[in-house]
Amino acid sequence: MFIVIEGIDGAGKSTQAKLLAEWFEERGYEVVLTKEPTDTAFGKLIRKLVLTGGKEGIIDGARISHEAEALLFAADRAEHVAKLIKPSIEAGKIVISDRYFYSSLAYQWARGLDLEWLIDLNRFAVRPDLVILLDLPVKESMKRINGRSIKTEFDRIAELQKRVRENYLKLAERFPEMRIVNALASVEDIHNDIVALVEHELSKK
Ligand SMILES: Nc1ncnc2c1ncn2[C@@H]1O[C@H](COP(=O)(O)OP(=O)(O)OP(=O)(O)O)[C@@H](O)[C@H]1O
Ligand SMILES: Cc1cn([C@H]2C[C@H](O)[C@@H](COP(=O)(O)O)O2)c(=O)[nH]c1=O
Repeated sequence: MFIVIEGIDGAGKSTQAKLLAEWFEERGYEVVLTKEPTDTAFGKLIRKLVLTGGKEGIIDGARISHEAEALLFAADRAEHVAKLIKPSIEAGKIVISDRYFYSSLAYQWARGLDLEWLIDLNRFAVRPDLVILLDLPVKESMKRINGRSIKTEFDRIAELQKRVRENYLKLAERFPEMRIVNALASVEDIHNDIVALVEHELSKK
């Protein structure tokens, strides 16, 4: 089974991915807990060229294009799918990924790229059985990640996150594997909501 956790920055994805992995392990399943961007060479390149704080997106003094960003995320994902996700699913393991191609659709669309182009670019990516969308108002996510961003970037980031949140909610109408979970609740209540969705999915297997 392949499960993805999605949501805006600070929505609680890594917290819930870890709890879900433990839930499966306690029940005897072999679990692969992974994330995007990955820790491979492509992931490191993304962190260096796209996600680096004050010098965000700079190569030789010029910001890289949003198309180049989308292609880097897709290249990282292609390696992720081929080397880890597909082999693990085929070996009967539970794969839990903190972010996947839905992040590219929500974020790179929010940066002005064409949604259909992004969907085509990511068509190689095997579809998960279940995508948990942790939905959280931006005000709350900003509180949770406040310490991480420098003050001058704060408003710009909040504006982007608002567009990303709206995009995720639109994507949930288009992709039937996406399920919305209220991420304003306590860590424990969110975990219980996710487990209910997972148990429903397991009952179909
Ligand atoms: N339900 C919750 N209520 C309050 N705080 C939470 C909740 N879930 C997570 N947090 C806290 O919010 C912060 C962000 O959580 P976490 O790292 O899990 O989010 P994330 O979605 O993985 O973030 P990012 O996308 O930026 O990596 C952490 O300090 C975490 O302890
Ligand atoms: C996979 C993916 C990620 N992003 C963005 C979303 C976040 O702002 C960062 C990753 O940060 P995290 O703390 O490691 O979650 O990257 C993106 O824009 N497009 C993508 O495909």
